[in-house]
Amino acid sequence: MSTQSNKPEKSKEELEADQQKLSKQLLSLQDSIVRKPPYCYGTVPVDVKDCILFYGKDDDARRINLSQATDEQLQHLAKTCDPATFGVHEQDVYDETYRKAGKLDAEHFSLNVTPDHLGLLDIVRDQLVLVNAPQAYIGGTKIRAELYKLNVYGPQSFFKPHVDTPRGETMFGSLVLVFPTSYEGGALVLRERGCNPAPKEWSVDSASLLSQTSSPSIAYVAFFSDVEHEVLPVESGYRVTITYNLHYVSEDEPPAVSPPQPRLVPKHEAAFRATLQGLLDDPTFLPQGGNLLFCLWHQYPLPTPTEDTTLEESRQALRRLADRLKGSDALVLQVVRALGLDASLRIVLRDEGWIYDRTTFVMCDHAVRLGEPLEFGDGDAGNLHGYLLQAKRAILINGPFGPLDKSDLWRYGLDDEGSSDDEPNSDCVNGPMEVHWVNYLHWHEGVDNTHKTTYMAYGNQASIGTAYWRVCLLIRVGPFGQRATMTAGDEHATNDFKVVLLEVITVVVQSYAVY
Ligand SMILES: O=C(O)CCC(=O)C(=O)O
Ligand SMILES: [Fe+2]
Repeated sequence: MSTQSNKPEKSKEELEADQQKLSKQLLSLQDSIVRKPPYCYGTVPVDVKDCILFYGKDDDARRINLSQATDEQLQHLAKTCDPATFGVHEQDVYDETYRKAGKLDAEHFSLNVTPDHLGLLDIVRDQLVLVNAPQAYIGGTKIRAELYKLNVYGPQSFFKPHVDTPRGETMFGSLVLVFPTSYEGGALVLRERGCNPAPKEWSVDSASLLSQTSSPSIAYVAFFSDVEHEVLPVESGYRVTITYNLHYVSEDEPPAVSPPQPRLVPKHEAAFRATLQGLLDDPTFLPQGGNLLFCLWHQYPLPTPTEDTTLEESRQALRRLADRLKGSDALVLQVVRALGLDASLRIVLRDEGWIYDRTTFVMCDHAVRLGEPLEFGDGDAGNLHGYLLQAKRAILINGPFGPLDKSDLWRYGLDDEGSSDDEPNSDCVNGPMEVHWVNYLHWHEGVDNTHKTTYMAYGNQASIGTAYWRVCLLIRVGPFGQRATMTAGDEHATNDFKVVLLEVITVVVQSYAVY
């Protein structure tokens, strides 16, 4: 397959000028994305009876009204709790230097009210899920809150930075209710992970919020659960919280509450849409077309494949995620598809290249199991990217800081010698693919998908078959004048194994069918 063009070769200076211009254009696209804080908070007035909690681990349950609790009653509640553990690398551990608090599992307590009754699901939907989402989402997103745990933080108790372990593919957030007991300190601090330059930080001081209310109230904080957070030390008194996992309700699940009414939400897509449209109308922007690789802002739970998971099941899981993107990520997908561009989700993996002393990026259309111990095999497959390219149908791509060095291709078993006369077979052509990275700097070192970082992040529970992944959006842009790439009626079907890449040698490599 020939990709040679008859145009005169550009000089080195011209190529550099083109590259600089493209970098500026991609930066303008990235800067046009409006991002709202990944959390919402406030207080809701409640009836005194809404603060009644029943708890106990045997038949003698106790009753406590958390809006009028005495120190003695709170001490009893604290004593009934178990020491709170947290998850590291697929194991629950107890470590008081990381998390000092008491917890009760859901079967050991009962509260009179639920987040639905308090009107919190509507608030979370409006103020967290929809606030940054594209117009098309409005009226469409149903959510539910799953009771998780009760936490009691006595004096000097805290929970250091962690992300909440994803409990299933549909989980997108966490909701914390804070009861009106008397305490000081214990602010919940949320922090963007790995963002460049300085990560943003937000703090919710529920003790202060509750002290400003004139009638009994409960404070709430809801946040996207891939956002790092910590509970600062409680200085005095007892801070009592109940946590919930927030899930999207899938279409086939019966709604727990009546469907929410469509609401008016400000439109944030205008700036991004106008910038992207401007670039597509600009003949100097990717004149021959190309592939944009958009690093998504949030991280997403995907089922960890087991030995029994088929390749198709893993692909479907990543495809389904397109309907559950959060905030500005949803907006980007919505806008690029509305402009006729083919866009689909991909997992990019970085291999530190301890064999060849270089970093390699490969792209998959599904999540792969990277748990340890990892048997990569021998020979060419004796390293992570070799394993992914050969066994997982990954595609070799250039890294974020420049094109692939073509003289390097032999290292990956991909050079322009050999089988290039053969018709590419859609099953076994695996790159290299040239991509233009957008937003990579937000994925600072150590937070992209290496086998260490994906599984070793601190969670609030040991991982249970679902892990957070950094996910990319692969967007195909056609040449100037014919920008649209989306196949009519099939917005999910990007088959980039068949994409003929400009100025990139397409070769056939041997692919071993091991899933
Ligand atoms: O109690 C809180 O405010 C937060 C608790 C928390 O982050 C957790 O249980 O994962
Ligand atoms: Fe947490």
